[in-house]
Amino acid sequence: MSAHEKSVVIVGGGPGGYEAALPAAHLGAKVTVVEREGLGGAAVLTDCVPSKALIATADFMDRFSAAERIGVHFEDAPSDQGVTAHLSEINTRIMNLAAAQSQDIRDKLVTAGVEVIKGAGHIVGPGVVEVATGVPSVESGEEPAPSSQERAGATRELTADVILIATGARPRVLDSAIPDGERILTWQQIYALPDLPEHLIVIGSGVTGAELAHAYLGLGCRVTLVSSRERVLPGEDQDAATVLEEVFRSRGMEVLNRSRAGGVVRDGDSVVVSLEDGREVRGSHALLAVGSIPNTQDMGLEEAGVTLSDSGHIVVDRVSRTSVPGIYASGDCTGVLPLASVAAMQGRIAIAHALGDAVAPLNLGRVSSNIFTDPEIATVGVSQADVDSGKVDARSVMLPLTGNPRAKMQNTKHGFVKIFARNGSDTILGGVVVAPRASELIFPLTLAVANRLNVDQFASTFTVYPSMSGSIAEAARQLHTTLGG
Ligand SMILES: Cc1cc2nc3c(=O)[nH]c(=O)nc-3n(C[C@H](O)[C@H](O)[C@H](O)COP(=O)(O)OP(=O)(O)OC[C@H]3O[C@@H](n4cnc5c(N)ncnc54)[C@H](O)[C@@H]3O)c2cc1C
Ligand SMILES: NC(=O)c1ccc[n+]([C@@H]2O[C@H](COP(=O)([O-])OP(=O)(O)OC[C@H]3O[C@@H](n4cnc5c(N)ncnc54)[C@H](O)[C@@H]3O)[C@@H](O)[C@H]2O)c1
Repeated sequence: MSAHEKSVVIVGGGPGGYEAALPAAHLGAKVTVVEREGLGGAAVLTDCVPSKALIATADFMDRFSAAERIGVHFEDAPSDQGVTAHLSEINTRIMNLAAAQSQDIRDKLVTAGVEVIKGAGHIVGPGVVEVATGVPSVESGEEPAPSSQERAGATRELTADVILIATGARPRVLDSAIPDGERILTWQQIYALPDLPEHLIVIGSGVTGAELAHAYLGLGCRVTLVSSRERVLPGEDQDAATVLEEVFRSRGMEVLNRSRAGGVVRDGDSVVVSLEDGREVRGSHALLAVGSIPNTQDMGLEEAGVTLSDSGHIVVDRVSRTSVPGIYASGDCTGVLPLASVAAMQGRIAIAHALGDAVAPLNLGRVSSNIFTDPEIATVGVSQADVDSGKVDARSVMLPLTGNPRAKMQNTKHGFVKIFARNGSDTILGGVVVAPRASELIFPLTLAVANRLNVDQFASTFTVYPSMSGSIAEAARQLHTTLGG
């Protein structure tokens, strides 16, 4: 059967789903996307896009206070420059931006000939998806409400040669800290806040917690970060995490290390976070950032024979196949690496494999990612932990940015570049950039990793003077092996 004769049903319209629908339609398949909330998924509507827009606003505000450090003053302005965040205005802008992006995605899919059905998908068996079209939605405005025929209980059965599950994940909450949407919040509820919290307690110092703690601090909020581990960002490069924690503290954030939250309760207009060691932290709001749960329950997956891991994630191989032929899965519901870029790549790989197009299995060694704090932390390829544990035979050079002329001009005080090169071949295997706009600076290293460039090829490439990328080339130069060295 050629791709033209195949039908594809995708359950979930986030990056793991919609990014797969486009190549599937391009290859000529009949494609249907089933989405219960809104196209773009949590990535666009509540997680990635809104948080990055909030951080962009906070970074913008931060530039006003940074201005006086390079001799720029606002005449007659108070010492804090009088810059104030109007949170409801900021939130409205962010939600409009997310809704517009969701609409753009919908338009793109419809133009490509993809059918979009609003509803919740349930796997009846290989090749059959039942859609409950009368599902209530928490998201509004992006798609037409179900028609009178699509009232609660209405269903539609779809048959498909290929099913792709891309149902994402949702915030994990603690039994002892139930979000109320007012003062005890998940990261998906913060955009309904009318005013800036007086004192926000962020629980969890993974990427989500660190980014949102940074955002609210930048907006002018008092922030306490409750970190259960030795240091913030436990899963990241420890040199980078140390820099960020120092910056957080120097800007007035209270970071509580080795502090595990046991629960959160409301007390009038306050919240009280009790730590497992008996201490209490009182604030005006608490934000739970303690990880995610995959959306894989009660949708017929196990009954259809799809293997789930103990954590509830769908087990997939490197071409996104599940344990059932014809059923593929992509994105956060697989737990492979919860990034929008990886979700999209897994979805595209699934389609290429299912429809007989050329396919290269997923290679996590080439994934670049970024933590949108100030400084940003961008990484690609192997990590320091891989090298330290002996998993990878490599050496590294770490170069602080304090010596970089562009950094001095821009008053950049914190950050470094680090490159890992394989011993013997000198191939660049990975890197870390801690700098403003590290998300942009990581690209040359990503290109080097993807194309197996060695340190000499990298170092002999021209960089602009003065530029931050000059430090990346300099780090590569320092990794040059001298004759006999
Ligand atoms: C706060 C935060 C910030 C982030 N920032 C970034 C970032 O900057 N860069 C980055 O790369 N990643 C970021 N991520 C990670 C990124 O958001 C996820 O990796 C990405 O959303 C995964 O895409 P997905 O398609 O798997 O799932 P989602 O985006 O969660 O989409 C899944 C969709 O499936 C729908 N669905 C679920 N069940 C059903 C069903 N039964 N029937 C129909 N539809 C269903 C849901 O409604 C949802 O719309 C961030 C995550 C968080 C929490
Ligand atoms: N910029 C980005 O690309 C971006 C942004 C956000 C999330 N993400 C993706 O999502 C993934 C998950 O990140 P995350 O931060 O949402 O989850 P996470 O699971 O990585 O971090 C949650 C943290 O909360 C801590 N924790 C759990 N229970 C706690 C408690 N009771 N008290 C205090 N701390 C507690 C955990 O130890 C952990 O460090 C990331 O690894 C990344 O792949 C990416």
